[in-house]
Amino acid sequence: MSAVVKSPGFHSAEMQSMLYLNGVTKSFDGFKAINNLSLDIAPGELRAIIGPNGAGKSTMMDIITGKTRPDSGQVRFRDSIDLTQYDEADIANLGIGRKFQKPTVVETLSVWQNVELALAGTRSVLHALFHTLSSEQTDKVNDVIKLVGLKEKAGDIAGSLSHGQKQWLEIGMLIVQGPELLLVDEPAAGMTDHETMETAALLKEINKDHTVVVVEHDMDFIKALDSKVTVLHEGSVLAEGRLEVVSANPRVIEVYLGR
Ligand SMILES: Nc1ncnc2c1ncn2[C@@H]1O[C@H](COP(=O)(O)OP(=O)(O)OP(=O)(O)O)[C@@H](O)[C@H]1O
Repeated sequence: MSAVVKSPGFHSAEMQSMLYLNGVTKSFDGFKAINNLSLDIAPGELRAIIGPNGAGKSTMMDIITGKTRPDSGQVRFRDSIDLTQYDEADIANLGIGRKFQKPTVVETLSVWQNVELALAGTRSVLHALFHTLSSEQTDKVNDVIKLVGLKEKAGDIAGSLSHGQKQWLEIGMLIVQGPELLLVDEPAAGMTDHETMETAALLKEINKDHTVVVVEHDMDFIKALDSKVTVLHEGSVLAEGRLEVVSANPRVIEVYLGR
C-alpha cells in the first residue's frame, strides 16, 4: 500500500482545528441525543470514537455532515467554516468525506469503474464511463486502487469481492475525491479478524495525508489504530485520551467496556 493523493492545505501552519464542535446539542422529541458535546480534532489527526449503543455517535456524524441540524452549538471545519450553514452536498464538496457502514459500491461494475465513477463525482454514470480520463486521472485511480489493496482485483466486478474488500473499495472511492477530513462509520463491522487488522493499517496509511475520524466498537481494531480515543456517553464526552488511559477509567468500564 502506498501513500497517495495529497490533500491541499493539510499542513497549514495557522489552522488550529480541522473539526471543532463546541456545546452542540440535538434533541429528538425532547430526548437529548447530543448533549453539550465538544470535540476538537487537530489537522492530521487520527481519532477513534467509541461508546455504547445510543451514545450519539451516528447523530454526531450526521451533524458534522449536514444530515442533521443541531439545536445549538458550534460546528466548524478548518477553524472558520460554520458547517451548520451548509447542506450535505455542500459539506462533501468542502472536503468532508463520509463512509457509511453499509457499502454502496455498484456491484455490476469493476473495481476500476467504481473508482472512476467516484472520481467523476456528480456526473452521470454514462458520462463517466465513456469519458476518457486524462493520464493524471488514470494515475489517480490506479494509485487509489493500489492504496486500498485491490490492485490485483482492479478488473474484477465489485460484486465478486468479499465484504471486507467492498469496504476498502468504498474507502478508495472516497479518497479519490480528495477529502481533507474522512469520517468512517464502523468499518470493521462484519469483517474477519484479518480484514479488521488490514483495515486499521489502511486507515493509518490514509491518515498520512488525511485527517481521519473513525467510529468503531471493535476494541482490537481501536487498539491497532493506536490513536487518541474519545468515549461518548449520553451525547457527550465521557473520557478522552490514549486507549490505555481511557480503558482504565472506572466510568468508561461501567458504561461501556465492562458490559
Ligand atoms: N431521528 C431520530 N429520531 C429519534 N431519535 C433518534 C433519532 N436519531 C437518533 N435517535 C436517538 O438518539 C440516540 C443516539 O443515537 P445514535 O444512533 O446517534 O447512537 P450511536 O452511538 O450511533 O449508537 P450505535 O452504536 O447503536 O450506532 C438514541 O437513543 C437514538 O434512539
